[in-house]
Amino acid sequence: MSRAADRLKVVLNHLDRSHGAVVSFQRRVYRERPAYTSDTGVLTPEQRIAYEENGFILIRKLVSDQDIDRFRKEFERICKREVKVPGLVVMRDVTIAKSEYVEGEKAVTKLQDYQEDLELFRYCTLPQILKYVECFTGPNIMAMHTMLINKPPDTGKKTSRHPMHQDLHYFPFRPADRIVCSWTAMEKVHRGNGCLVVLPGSHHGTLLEHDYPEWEGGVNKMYHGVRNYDPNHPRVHLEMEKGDTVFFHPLLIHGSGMNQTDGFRKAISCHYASSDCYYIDVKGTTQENISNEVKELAAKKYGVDDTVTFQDTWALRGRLVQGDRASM
Ligand SMILES: CCCC(=O)SCCNC(=O)CCNC(=O)[C@H](O)C(C)(C)COP(=O)(O)OP(=O)(O)OC[C@H]1O[C@@H](n2cnc3c(N)ncnc32)[C@H](O)[C@@H]1OP(=O)(O)O
Ligand SMILES: Nc1ncnc2c1ncn2[C@@H]1O[C@H](COP(=O)(O)OP(=O)(O)OP(=O)(O)O)[C@@H](O)[C@H]1O
Ligand SMILES: O=C(O)CCC(=O)C(=O)O
Ligand SMILES: [Fe+2]
Ligand SMILES: [Mg+2]
Repeated sequence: MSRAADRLKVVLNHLDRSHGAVVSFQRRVYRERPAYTSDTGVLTPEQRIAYEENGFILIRKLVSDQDIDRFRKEFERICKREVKVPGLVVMRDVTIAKSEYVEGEKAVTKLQDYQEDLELFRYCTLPQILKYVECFTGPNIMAMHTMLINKPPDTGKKTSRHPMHQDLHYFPFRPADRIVCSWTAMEKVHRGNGCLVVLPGSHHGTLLEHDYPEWEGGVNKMYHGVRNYDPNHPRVHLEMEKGDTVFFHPLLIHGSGMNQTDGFRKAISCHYASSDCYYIDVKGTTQENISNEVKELAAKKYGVDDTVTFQDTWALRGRLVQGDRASM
């Protein structure tokens, strides 16, 4: 047998031994290293190994042009203020927000927390996405964090970049292996318009310290980056066509380069977690800085006091999309 086939056998053995325990991971998570995926007949053995090794997997043409066109239309309606969505955060690029007033979608860098917009939230419930998500989360699935990213042409200050980071920095729930991001290109994304850049295998590491990068031109609110990021780690630029979808682990270090075109590079994403996950207290951890920023913002936005915890802000936004809501 070839070395590759040997390795496949070893990994599959390991995965299958772990499989039965995936659903009840809470009891065993600290006793045994869980596998990153479970066998639901969706991922091929090669795909499971690729995710195990790289921390991401790209599925071509997973979302139809028709669906993406609907998301784009709804995005335009929101930017024109034809619909008002409760809880939605509309984020402008820092250089635009701090200079001239721009109207409509040209001002918007990102929509966050679109869970109350039925048209956009359809993305999070698409059966072909959930079919993959289940391989990572197991059958009880919560949509925890929703975004539509409209990366603007760079203004010359390089603020359209997203610094290299691990999404787990933002999340006060665990275990990390039962969380996955689904990110779908709404048009062709390439190096020129700032596609995702990932450090393959970085999900094997731990959660690193994050802070604002020291960028001369400024940094967008809450765009923390990994401190002491090693620029020599091999990087992969994920060039994708409209509808292509990447699933990635919340410890995978990733970011995106600046948009050097004059178009707005669009992507839609959702972070899913098993509803069997549990909240953690981030006090005294590297996540304390982001948790304080989020609480401050929530206090301003909703006029709530500090009895609303960082965990509460997540429990309020999370939506069950499959199975039963357990501990989330
Ligand atoms: C896995 C997850 C990974 C991530 O989520 S990373 C990205 C996380 N980003 C977020 O969570 C979104 C954060 N942004 C926001 O909440 C809002 O856009 C933000 C910053 C509160 C501004 O919203 P509004 O208050 O509605 O906007 P405004 O125009 O009235 O501005 C108020 C003050 O904020 C400033 N501002 C607006 N957009 C900014 C930006 N992108 N970066 C930095 N500062 C920004 C703006 O200049 C204004 O400041 P000032 O009061 O005039 O001093
Ligand atoms: N000084 C830095 N500190 C942390 N992250 C950075 C830094 N410079 C770039 N990055 C991040 O690295 C990734 C790629 O950056 P960049 O904008 O240089 O694009 P690129 O894909 O390398 O294209 P190019 O080859 O044109 O430079 C992005 O996530 C970006 O935010
Ligand atoms: O679309 C992008 O540029 C990446 C955004 C991202 O990684 C994030 O918001 O967590
Ligand atoms: Fe991210
Ligand atoms: Mg570069």
